[in-house]
Amino acid sequence: MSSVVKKITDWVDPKSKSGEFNRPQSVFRNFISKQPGAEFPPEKGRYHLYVSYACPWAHRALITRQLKGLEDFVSFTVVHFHMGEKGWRFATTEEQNVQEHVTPDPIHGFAYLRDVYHHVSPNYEGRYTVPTLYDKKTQKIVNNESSEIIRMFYTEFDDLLPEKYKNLVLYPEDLRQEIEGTNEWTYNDINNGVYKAGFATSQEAYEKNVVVLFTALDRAEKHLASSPGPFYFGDRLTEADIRLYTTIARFDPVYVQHFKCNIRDIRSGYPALHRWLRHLYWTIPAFHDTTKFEHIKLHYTKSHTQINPRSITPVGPEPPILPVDQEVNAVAAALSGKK
Ligand SMILES: N[C@@H](CCC(=O)N[C@@H](CS)C(=O)NCC(=O)O)C(=O)O
Repeated sequence: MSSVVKKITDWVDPKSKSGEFNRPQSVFRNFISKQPGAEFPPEKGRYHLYVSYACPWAHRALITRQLKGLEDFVSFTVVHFHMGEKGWRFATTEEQNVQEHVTPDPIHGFAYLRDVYHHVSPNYEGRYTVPTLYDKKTQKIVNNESSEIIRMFYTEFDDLLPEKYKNLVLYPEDLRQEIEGTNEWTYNDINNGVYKAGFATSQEAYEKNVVVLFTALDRAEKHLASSPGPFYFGDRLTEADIRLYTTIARFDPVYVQHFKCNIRDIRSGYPALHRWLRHLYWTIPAFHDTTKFEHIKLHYTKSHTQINPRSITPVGPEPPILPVDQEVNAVAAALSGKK
């Protein structure tokens, strides 16, 4: 790992020639497992998630936790929306009444998420990211990679869950190949694609990445427009929905203006994605309850001083997500013309 001291908030090294954002690999990669003798077995009340409501990767974990009914197995704490020079911090006792779960660190009473990482691993040199899955019993970090945390949640607690939750299969055998294929480009070009466009520090890097992003959005739109819905793969809610949703929900409120992802927006440029997004948000509590637009808008605009030095948060778009049966005026006019 590099020993060069870099500021946490310098997303791209100011000296970088290419201006390209490269996301580092997560470091803690253990698994909760129901296999006999596993180091981290499924157990009620044993695990804790540190998350941010702003973060799309942490959001995957919160959605999955609720979909699978893991509330009694995995508690969680939400960090303050603002990330400064020392990384994510916990809310103070004065701030904690603002929103449920936005509290001081209930386990150690630490001020920063980085303190949890150093408590577990004093020589840790990686990034202090959310989601962080923590084991209260052994005081270890189990995993800080969202794509793996959600997979553990899909299956490893199943023997302890009521039928309703056990029967929810988010990564079904017969769709695995299709889901993996979709994950590949959705991750590179959309989930991480918005960051690659937004954090770019050269015109070339920005333009290259924003075009790749919109080509992938066109592809997702085409897929959804020609599929029966309401989910990404028809009538089954799967990992593909969870992984795409957390980026699309943030798109109009933040990525369009803050990350300059403005070739089109979702509400006026992508009718099928827009329909799919709103169905998840308005009809499935695990999506609705975990989507906090205030955290989303405030975090990006007030923390990324490299791209928004005055930290001014734009007011729109209002509302951050439209009701299911309402369209922006231009779309409504176009649709009525078609009838
Ligand atoms: N690959 C990781 C990425 C997690 C991540 O980068 N989270 C961001 C918030 S959106 C974070 O905590 N960044 C803090 C930092 O890099 O210092 C995952 O999917 O869990």
